[in-house]
Amino acid sequence: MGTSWADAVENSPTGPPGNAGIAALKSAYVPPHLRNRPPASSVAAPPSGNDGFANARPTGGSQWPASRPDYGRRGYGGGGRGSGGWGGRDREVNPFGKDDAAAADTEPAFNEQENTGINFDAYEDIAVETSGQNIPPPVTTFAEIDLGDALNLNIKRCKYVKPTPVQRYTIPISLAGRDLMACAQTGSGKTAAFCFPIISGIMRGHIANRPQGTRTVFPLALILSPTRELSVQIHEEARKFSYQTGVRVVVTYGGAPMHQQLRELERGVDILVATPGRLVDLLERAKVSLKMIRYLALDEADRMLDMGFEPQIRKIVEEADMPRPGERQTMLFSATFPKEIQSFHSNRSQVGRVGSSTGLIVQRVEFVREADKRSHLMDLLHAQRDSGIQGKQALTLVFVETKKGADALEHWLCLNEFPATTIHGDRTQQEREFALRSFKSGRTPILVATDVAARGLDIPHVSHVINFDLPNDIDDYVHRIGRTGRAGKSGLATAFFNEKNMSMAKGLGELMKEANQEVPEWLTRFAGRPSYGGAKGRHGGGRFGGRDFRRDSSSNRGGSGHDYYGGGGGGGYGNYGGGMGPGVSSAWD
Ligand SMILES: Nc1ncnc2c1ncn2[C@@H]1O[C@H](COP(=O)(O)OP(=O)(O)OP(=O)(O)O)[C@@H](O)[C@H]1O
Repeated sequence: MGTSWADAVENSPTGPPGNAGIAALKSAYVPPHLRNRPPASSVAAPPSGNDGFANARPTGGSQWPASRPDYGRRGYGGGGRGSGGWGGRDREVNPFGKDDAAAADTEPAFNEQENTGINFDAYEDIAVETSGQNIPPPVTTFAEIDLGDALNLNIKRCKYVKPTPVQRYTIPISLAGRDLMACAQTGSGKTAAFCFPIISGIMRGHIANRPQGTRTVFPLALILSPTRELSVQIHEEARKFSYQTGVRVVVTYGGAPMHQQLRELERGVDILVATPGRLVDLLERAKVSLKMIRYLALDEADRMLDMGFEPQIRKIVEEADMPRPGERQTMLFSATFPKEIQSFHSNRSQVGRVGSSTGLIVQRVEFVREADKRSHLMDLLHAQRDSGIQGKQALTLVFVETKKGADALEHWLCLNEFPATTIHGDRTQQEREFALRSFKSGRTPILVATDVAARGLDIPHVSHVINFDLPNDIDDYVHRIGRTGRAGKSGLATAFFNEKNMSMAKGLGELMKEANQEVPEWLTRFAGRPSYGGAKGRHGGGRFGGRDFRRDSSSNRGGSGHDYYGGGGGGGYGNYGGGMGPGVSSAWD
């Protein structure tokens, strides 16, 4: 296992409080090129459990009066191979930990709780459009939605006061059994929006008995996400939402030992959260069957439908034994849906417009030459430190283009006494998880990352996202800056722009304008140059939100989309809704 600043801090008994801690740890710092060598001495045990974060998770049984209306009914009590639910031998770990005890004492009503950022109500202003026929109306409170007692209790435990817009619109649609494609801003609560209906549906559903006596497992719902860390996070969230509902959630992803994940699966699984590669592996080994899938959710759906994931998604959706569209519910969620996907689905549906990057993020773009980037970064970090933000453990996420670049920058930052760690594809999964944990805890308040950390990660207290290297795709920019300004909290995003990024000028300017940000005059000038007007990404440009391509008659309807899902069936899609009746084939499939 490699060691980095983060690892050293993680294993340090005292952590890095102040300069003394930093000085003490300096000798433990190992430059990136020396990592991944066999450790000279024993190091702390790796994180245990499927998600690698189990060490931090408190254990112990529930202190809640159990409210498990479904426990014991068919399909939940078995716990044996091939079945789901919590078995008699398993004790469900309380994912709320200590908070649960405190919450249990008070049992606050929805309106007395708080999990609202300072600008949570800003979401109320977002214009929401839905399309499709006979769409169930949105709700304004969780109490209006019949999610079931056990799930409602968990929503309270999560301290969610009221549903966010994406939840208000999509949950009733999903509960009505309809497929949907939902586009909503980063940090606006999409995870709960697809988890709640799935959990509730499984709790109440009349689901046929799953095959017994086989080592293959038969999950009822599948949630796919593009990165390991995001799958781990969705798993953690889903475990909270499904606590004491009888619904069992398991995660499986690459880079972690297969046998541990298999053991978890064999204990029973209702909802399987997975990255596509590992799932394909499990399907090929016949460890998992998708025959019983009733719900399929794709988080970061535009990324999942991207060329990079095409072979795996095709295998999972088309070539495995998953029920056909109409026999299962399909949900696509993301903050961005580029032109191609919109166009492909446009023949039978309309996607309404949704604000794209959130107004909660202050966006700044600065012209910085390549050679000046490090000193400019140093200025920003010093300013933060001086203004006391670092002292309060505010976190800074720095995006770079390459893995080598990430290591080099981390090395340089550490040499300059800025505790930093990295997350990128060349690090082992264990190192990635250590790094993320160290960052989240504030022990290493600077994380240098490639795009592997761009999507979905919900890290509280990230106050500043710095695009040290801008991406080439405006959608990627939207996701990257969305690591701050989440759940109603404000954030800051700074981008270093230079002549290498000219193709981004127009898209960036438009995006900033749309979000009422101050666009520097020089950026507008660059954007005006015909040769730099592109801002094209790998999808050929166009964000869901910035422009509704389905309403653009010139768009290439039904053109170059991903038609390997079976010909683009019909049904209404909405941004926060849309949808189609059960039995109608999904446009996505
Ligand atoms: N109804 C709610 N009330 C308060 N907080 C909420 C509510 N729903 C979700 N949250 C919180 O908002 C944060 C962001 O949610 P989530 O990670 O699901 O966002 P997202 O829309 O999936 O973002 P991204 O596009 O970056 O993936 C989480 O910390 C979550 O716990």
